[in-house]
Amino acid sequence: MMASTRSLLRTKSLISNLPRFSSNYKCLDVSVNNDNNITTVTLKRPPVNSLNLDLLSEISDVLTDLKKSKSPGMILTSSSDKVFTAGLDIMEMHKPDPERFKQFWYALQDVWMKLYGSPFPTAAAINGHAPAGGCLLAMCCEYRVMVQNFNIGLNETQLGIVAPIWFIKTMLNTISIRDTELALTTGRLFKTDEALAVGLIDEMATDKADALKKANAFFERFEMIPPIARAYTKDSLRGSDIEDLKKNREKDIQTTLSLITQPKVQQGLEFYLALLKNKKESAA
Ligand SMILES: CCCCCCCCCC/C=C/CC(=O)SCCNC(=O)CCNC(=O)[C@H](O)C(C)(C)COP(=O)(O)OP(=O)(O)OC[C@H]1O[C@@H](n2cnc3c(N)ncnc32)[C@H](O)[C@@H]1OP(=O)(O)O
Repeated sequence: MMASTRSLLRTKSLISNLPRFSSNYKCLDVSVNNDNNITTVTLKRPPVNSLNLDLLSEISDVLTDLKKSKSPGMILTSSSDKVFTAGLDIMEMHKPDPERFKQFWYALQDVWMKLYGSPFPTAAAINGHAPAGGCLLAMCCEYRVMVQNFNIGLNETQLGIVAPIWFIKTMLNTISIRDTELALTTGRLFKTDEALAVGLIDEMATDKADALKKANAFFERFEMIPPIARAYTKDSLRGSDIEDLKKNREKDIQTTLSLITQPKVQQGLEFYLALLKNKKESAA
């Protein structure tokens, strides 16, 4: 195809498919890059972007909008200069109200299914720590660029909890079975350079601007690839994991609720919360 025809087609698709975003997001900034029409979704829930029901619901909504508008791609990043996201909001799991917990877990499942299975390409510009649920969101994306000197990993066992099977499958889609087993059983958090060595991230960056530049460059790889061929291929690789959760969705919610409310698990969470608070006190 001639370059001029390509650019005409691109311009036409930009005009007809311009995504329309709600300006009502409280915990997200959503912006579209005029040069390539890639949407950057910035998590903005201080202090640590912990994923509570509100934030998860907004992420779910923005993913629906992007799919509807046939977006050419999305970058996920954070407004914080040291935390991408601290993972699930522990307060949603500590002494939970059962009905609220079910909604919370349902929203998390929604986000996972939409992000892991998105027809459009996705990249994470990881500009801070990404433990547990933060690592999950990053792994759902197809490409990860991470700023140096931060941590990423599924550290659930350190909290006395267990990463659900669909978290595990997401890691297995990213790094080897052997590395997944070692990482999960020990609750390992990888430093940026260690994450690169094991393939948990694809590129390192010096700072957020560099991470965004590298993440934007990832989408150039798809300029000559028909989106439908891309989307079918991604679905062939990831679709069965999503179908498994769809089939077991209710059971997954019930099992998680009954495990999380066990006294031993609650004690573990309390202990972990106290550690987080003490860290602050001993630093002061
Ligand atoms: C045996 C069977 C069990 C089965 C159980 C069922 C299965 C359930 C699966 C559940 C899966 C869960 C996945 C998760 O995501 S769990 C969350 C894991 N997250 C973490 O471990 C991260 C904890 N946070 C940190 O390590 C650090 O905060 C940070 C991200 C490195 C940032 O450090 P920084 O120094 O900048 O900030 P502070 O530590 O001072 O934190 C600022 C305040 O934010 C509060 N905080 C931190 N993380 C969370 C969180 N995840 N949820 C809620 N609140 C959080 C922290 O306490 C500070 O609060 P304060 O200002 O009030 O003191």
